Amino acid sequence: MAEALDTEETRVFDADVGRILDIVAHALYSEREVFLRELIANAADACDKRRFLAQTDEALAEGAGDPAVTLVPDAGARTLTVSDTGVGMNRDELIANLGTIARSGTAEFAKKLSGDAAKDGSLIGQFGVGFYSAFMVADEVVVETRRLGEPQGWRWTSDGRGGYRIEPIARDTVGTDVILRLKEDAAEFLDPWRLKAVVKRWSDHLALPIRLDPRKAEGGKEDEGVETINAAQALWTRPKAEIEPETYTAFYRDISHAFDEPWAVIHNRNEGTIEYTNLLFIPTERPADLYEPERKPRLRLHVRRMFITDDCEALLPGWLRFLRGVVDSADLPLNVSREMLQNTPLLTRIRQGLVKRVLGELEGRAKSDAEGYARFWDAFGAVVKEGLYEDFENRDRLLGLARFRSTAVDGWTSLADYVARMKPEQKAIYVMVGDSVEAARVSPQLEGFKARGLEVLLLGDPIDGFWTMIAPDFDGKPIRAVGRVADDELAAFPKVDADGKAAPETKDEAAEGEAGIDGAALADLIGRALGDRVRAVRPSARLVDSPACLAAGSDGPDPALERLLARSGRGGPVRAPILEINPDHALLKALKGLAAEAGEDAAARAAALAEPAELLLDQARLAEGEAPADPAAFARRLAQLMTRAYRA
Ligand SMILES: Nc1ncnc2c1ncn2[C@@H]1O[C@H](COP(=O)(O)OP(=O)(O)OP(=O)(O)O)[C@@H](O)[C@H]1O
Repeated sequence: MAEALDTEETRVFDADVGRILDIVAHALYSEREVFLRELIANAADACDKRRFLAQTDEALAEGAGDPAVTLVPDAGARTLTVSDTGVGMNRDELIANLGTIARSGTAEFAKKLSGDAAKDGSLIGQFGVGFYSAFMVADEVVVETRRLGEPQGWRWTSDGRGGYRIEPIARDTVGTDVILRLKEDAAEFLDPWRLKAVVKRWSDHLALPIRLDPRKAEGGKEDEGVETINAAQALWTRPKAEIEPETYTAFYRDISHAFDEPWAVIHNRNEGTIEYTNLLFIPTERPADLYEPERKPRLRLHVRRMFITDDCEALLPGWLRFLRGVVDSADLPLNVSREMLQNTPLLTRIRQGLVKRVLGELEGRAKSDAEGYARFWDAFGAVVKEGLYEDFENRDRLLGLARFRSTAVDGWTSLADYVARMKPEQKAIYVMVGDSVEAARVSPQLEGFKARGLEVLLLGDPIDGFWTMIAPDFDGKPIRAVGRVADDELAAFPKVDADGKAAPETKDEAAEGEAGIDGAALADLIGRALGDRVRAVRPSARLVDSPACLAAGSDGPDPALERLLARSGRGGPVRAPILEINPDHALLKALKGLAAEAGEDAAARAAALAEPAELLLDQARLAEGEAPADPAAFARRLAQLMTRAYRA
């Protein structure tokens, strides 16, 4: 075996590699300059790996001081070489890395291809098939490499059609040369200007120097110097004015493994008591880990440009965890410990500074770019609202930034706009918390508000039950859940018709005490019939078209929150609900008659209401999107009722 290792050998690609090569070489033709981005990214990774190994093992420190990538176009040989001083590969690594697809399945990659070359180009990086993009421009790719700490060099050669050859070579230096024998129609990549433009576009954000050796290029001269063609400086340390938007985008995508454009870039150098630089990105699209239970922020912390960690919870509050980017401070020690990362006052101050910056940016954008802000709120509003619950210090600013659905307007509305639309005599901001905005919108609890022309904000995110429980004020007005609005507060507003004019009272005075039973007495009888399945039964001004609804008590969480807590296994058992009835509803009037027929005795009257009271409670639950307490019993009662109705 040992002998075979030193000799030339021809091997076939994994089946997956063959397919990828085919796709990459043909489908992505118009964006083929991305091959250079991919090869440079691999070279940069290899340099990082080498630096890391050299730090941890002194024996490997040889030559690690000069990490760089050099592009060598050779017009005579029609080759472009991408050469790096990285960690290199040995024979096994060549076979494993360049002969198989290690990471994700080809089938998935092929499925995601859209036919849009620009989009598909970004997929190449996403699926870890970067190296193979070299075959978009090359008939043959040769990789010459020597692994750090090993004496033997290796050459890997392939035309990208089925297999590759691998052989030992003598090589003085550690690192890798990827030599591309360019296709007929890819001569543009021999032109130094073209190479510079591609590097500027895709790789300018890399701190690693990317050099160009023009001596063998068309018209190149022997005495020409090798020049560095990227900024070769950590992006956040460069002046804002010099950075192109697409360089920011490339950096954002690189560090966050995302493929969208950042919606906002917040880049500042902060001087004063603590010195730090922040380069923060607000994504356009939700990152995949947004709703992970750890709610961990993912900012990268650097100390004087050295990467320290991307797992530092103290750097951002959980409700800003969708931010991506870098914070670099000169005031932390390089060997900063884990404990220190948890609770140094320095980090607390940086966090406060970052939060202020982000809030300021959001406030500015909410004013200047309402459409973009609405999209931002669609994506991240549910997370930002967590701050209403847990960030007391910034609650007022967050209430100003929050947007809501409403019974009065389409799209998002702010609290300030709500307040401007409030009725003169209205004292509170009314909100309805449901399991979703749509569930809230159709809740019977809103009927009395709609009938009085009172606007209600519709909340449907899980977090809404929590922060509304604190009932914060906005602009001096309490935010009040409709379930907690007292009957007389609501009844004080006159009913209005569709045009907002006072509507004639429709209350049927004669029916009020029908059969000698008024609303309160009926509520009492229904309460007796339901026993401990309800906390209370009471008549309500909240209802117009529906016979009954569930209501929140003046204490404890909203019913929607109670249900959420119960579903997630937190919180106590769900308390028995409060049932509110609409004594003016024809059904309730009929029940008064039914009770009266049972005689004068309250117990007999309650017994007569036993079945309809159960149905009333269950249909109130259903209207809130909840299941009846005993679905089988509900179905049975409903079937009996229907039988009677249809037989008659
Ligand atoms: N210049 C290089 N030096 C050392 N190793 C390399 C070099 N180029 C490629 N490799 C190795 O080959 C592997 C495969 O490279 P490829 O570009 O196909 O995917 P990737 O780099 O793993 O994924 P991605 O492109 O998403 O970063 C790399 O992970 C790396 O281990």
